[in-house]
Amino acid sequence: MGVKLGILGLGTVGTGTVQLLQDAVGRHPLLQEIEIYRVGVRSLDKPREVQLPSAVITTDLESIVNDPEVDILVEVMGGLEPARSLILQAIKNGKHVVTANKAAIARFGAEIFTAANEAGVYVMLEAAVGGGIPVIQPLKQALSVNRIHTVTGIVNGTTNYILTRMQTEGSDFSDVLADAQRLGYAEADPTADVDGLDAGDKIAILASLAFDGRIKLEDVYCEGIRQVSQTDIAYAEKLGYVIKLLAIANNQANDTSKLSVRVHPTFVPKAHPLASINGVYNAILVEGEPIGQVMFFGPGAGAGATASAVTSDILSLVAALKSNTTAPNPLLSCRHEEYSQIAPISELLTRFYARFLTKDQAGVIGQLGTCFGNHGVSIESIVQTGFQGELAEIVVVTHDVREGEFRQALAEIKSLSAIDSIPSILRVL
Ligand SMILES: NC(=O)C1=CN([C@@H]2O[C@H](COP(=O)(O)OP(=O)(O)OC[C@H]3O[C@@H](n4cnc5c(N)ncnc54)[C@H](OP(=O)(O)O)[C@@H]3O)[C@@H](O)[C@H]2O)C=CC1
Ligand SMILES: N[C@@H](CC=O)C(=O)O
Ligand code: NA
Repeated sequence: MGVKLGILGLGTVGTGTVQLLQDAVGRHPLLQEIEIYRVGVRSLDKPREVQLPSAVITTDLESIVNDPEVDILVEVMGGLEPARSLILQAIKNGKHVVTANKAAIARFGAEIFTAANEAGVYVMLEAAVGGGIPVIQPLKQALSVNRIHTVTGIVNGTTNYILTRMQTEGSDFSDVLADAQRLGYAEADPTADVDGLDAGDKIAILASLAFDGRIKLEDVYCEGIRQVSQTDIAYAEKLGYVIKLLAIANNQANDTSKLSVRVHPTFVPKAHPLASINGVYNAILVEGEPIGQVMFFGPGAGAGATASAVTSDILSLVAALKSNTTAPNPLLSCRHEEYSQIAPISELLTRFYARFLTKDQAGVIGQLGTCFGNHGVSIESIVQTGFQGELAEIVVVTHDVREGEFRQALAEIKSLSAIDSIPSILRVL
């Protein structure tokens, strides 16, 4: 007897998944045992790129999660509600779940995984982080014997695509965003991509797996790429860096009982392995003991790549359903229940790049140095290379400093009469 799927959503990811399942020859033989039994959409009239019997497609999503014939629910509709309620209802009905929905998992993961453990079903989410890159399963299985201390990722395809084209072609932010939307990379509301929120959801999920504790999303610091300008891209290039939106989770340097979990555009040294990850590609660098460094690289968004991850999760569940055991597999289920302690961003120890526009007068660099010195901020380099109209442009790169102290120094600097503005402040890896 085949395994019956109920699929919620037939957009970019749903269509890619159906295409993959309908083209099973030459792939894993278990795929041929899967039946696309029901598919839920919003509109029946929309033209579709896949052919399915009309009786399979419905707008009644509740009827899918309540259908006793459905073995596995595949949630690829996105959004918070009704996705959350439908997932919970499917779990209550004893169905395993595959989801690509990082937004729902990052917010409702505790509720969803608790319900799944109680019901004895699995919730699989490989597609939720890094699109097609296998990273969830390695963290849950192959890497789980390591003590991980840092996860650093480029985990949003849309912003990496935008930054890459801004850097290589000097393109305009809004034109490139439109291309990312056309290519199916961006979220329904691309604000989630551009403002770092999608990457925030993803690093919360990665941190919970890597550090074995639940993460409250409100503790994740998120900054997006809106403020990244062509001027900063040019300075980064001159100084030997590229700008990447990084999602980072690590043990806090000065208090290892706490984690630092954050997303922000970052100056990445050109020699760093993440500096060469371009376009829609994602990469996740995991560092731990005893493995050292391991990096996962691949397409982070798009129909085919994400369908690969969704379908591999379906396959794992088909295999679990076919095994004759009812005992839960601890490598598939979620095992942590405690919340990790997250340090506020003010406690972060990092280097900074800051760009100042100042009056063109003698002694400004000295005044900046004095303010930084007053707050224990040590400067790695300070250069005045150009002008913006009448104003001199001064660029500072610091050594490692506690963010709170750096911000105090900036507050003092802002009060100097010679300072016009501080157009950019970016962290340096
Ligand atoms: N696109 C990507 O590259 C990736 C996406 N994801 C995640 O996958 C999920 C799906 O994304 P994507 O495929 O891009 O989204 P799309 O917007 O392309 O597709 C969403 C699908 O869900 C259906 N749908 C949405 N809301 C409802 C509703 N209330 N009732 C009925 N049907 C509904 C839509 O129906 P209709 O077609 O009728 O409008 C559509 O078929 C999201 O959680 C996203 O974050 C994860 C990794 C990569
Ligand atoms: N919008 C997301 C899609 C994949 O998760 C991205 O751009 O990475
Ligand atoms: Na993945």
